[in-house]
Amino acid sequence: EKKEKHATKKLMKELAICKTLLGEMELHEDSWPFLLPVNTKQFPTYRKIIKNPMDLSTIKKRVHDLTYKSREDFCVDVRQIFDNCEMFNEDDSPVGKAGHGMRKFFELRWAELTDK
Ligand SMILES: Cc1ncccc1N[C@@H](C)c1ccc2c(c1)OCCCO2
Repeated sequence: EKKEKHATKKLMKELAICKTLLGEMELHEDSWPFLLPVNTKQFPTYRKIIKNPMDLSTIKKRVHDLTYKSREDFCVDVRQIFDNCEMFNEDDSPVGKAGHGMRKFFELRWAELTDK
């Protein structure tokens, strides 16, 4: 049981990091394209091109539901948002630029929050 307690404590610390980062991303000025799932009526080709849609509200739900078993699982979903964005949007489009800006912000903060 002792090992289990350690794992749970470690996961709780990691989820706190995820919640902090999620909050910061939601407040970022470039987050607007990523707050909710892309609307398929607005973008009918989206689901054809993007196999794993992801957005910040979905990640928030997964953090809350304890779907993530490590901070790495969280990081995979965050990076999916930005990879999808690059796949679907031109780099110099407003959404493309927002995606690059958000990825930069995330990766810097992610590195800062990684215990040295
Ligand atoms: C991240 C992403 N990738 C591809 C397509 C859309 C999105 N995001 C959605 C939320 C969005 C972005 C820009 C939009 C938009 C909706 O409303 C229609 C009018 C034009 O402005």
